[in-house]
Amino acid sequence: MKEDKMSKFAHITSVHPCYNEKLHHKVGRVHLPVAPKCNIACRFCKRSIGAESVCEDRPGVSNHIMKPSEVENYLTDLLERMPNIQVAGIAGPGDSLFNEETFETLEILKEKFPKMVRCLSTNGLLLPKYAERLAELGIKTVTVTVNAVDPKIQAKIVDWVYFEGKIYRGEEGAKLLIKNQIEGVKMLSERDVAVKINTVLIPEINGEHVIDIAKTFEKDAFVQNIIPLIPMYKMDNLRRPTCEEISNIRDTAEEYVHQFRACQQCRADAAGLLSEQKHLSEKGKKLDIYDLKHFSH
Ligand SMILES: C[S@@+](CC[C@H](N)C(=O)[O-])C[C@H]1O[C@@H](n2cnc3c(N)ncnc32)[C@H](O)[C@@H]1O
Ligand code: SF4
Ligand code: SF4
Repeated sequence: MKEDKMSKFAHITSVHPCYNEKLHHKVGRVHLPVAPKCNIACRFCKRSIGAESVCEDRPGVSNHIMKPSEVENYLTDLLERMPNIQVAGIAGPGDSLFNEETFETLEILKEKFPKMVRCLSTNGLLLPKYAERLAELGIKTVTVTVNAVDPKIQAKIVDWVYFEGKIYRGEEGAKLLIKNQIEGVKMLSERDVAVKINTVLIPEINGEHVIDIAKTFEKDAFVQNIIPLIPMYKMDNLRRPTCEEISNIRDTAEEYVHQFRACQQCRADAAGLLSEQKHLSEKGKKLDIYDLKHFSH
């Protein structure tokens, strides 16, 4: 099964550095930080925007929120300086699908930069609503973060879920999130979109459960990316997994889903080769920061 998927998605592994570690020194990617709001509250996630974020190298961090109208000039300028960039993705800093700006940006990319591989990452809550639209927009790769498939465990990771005008807390919210993640990933897979499952390994909470996640997505995910918890925010008292723990869990999960082992846990405004560490703020680029009151938490 894994080998079948490898040949099915050869067009992705030949160009995307996050699906092929061998491309880290050759093909660059850029994250466009156009999506500030989030519709769920992960206990480990703290978004940081602006000057205070300059030295932080982790997901959820961006020097600016970019407007879709700024994307064309930004990318044109960036590609002149970094012609190796072939992948443009939206990784928040909030949830891509919860921000209309994501879709505006994908339209701009499709029209103005048609050769660029377009991708995004999401918690998956809105995937059943948008999977079809993403496929129509020519999205070939989507990352879905799934940290548990058991509502009891998920409820320890996510405080609340905002869906169709209502807030759901605890196991009720967790159940809804998991249901939509599973359904959404299946819909993407049926549309030949290569799905990467991101799983944050939190040893005390989902350490023994990560294999169940791999089993759940054996059929519909192309690859799984198990990443270590960066202890912070409401999980700053928990420990980061050891390299040995991560490696052992990846080896076991590999039985079910191919494992990506070289994630750099990039910022929402990262740009360049994965073997470099660069982001917007290093380019002296000035973009407008707009209304950060949109942030949910
Ligand atoms: C900031 S999110 C943005 C995209 C989308 N909202 C999502 O969750 O996939 C990007 C990735 O960073 C991960 N992340 C955020 N905070 C983290 C932390 N403290 N430790 C490890 N991973 C973290 C998320 O789980 C997700 O896989
Ligand atoms: S879904 Fe993504 S952006 Fe939202 S709280 Fe969780 S990690 Fe942060
Ligand atoms: S965060 Fe990981 S998967 Fe995303 S661009 Fe960086 S290396 Fe690739």
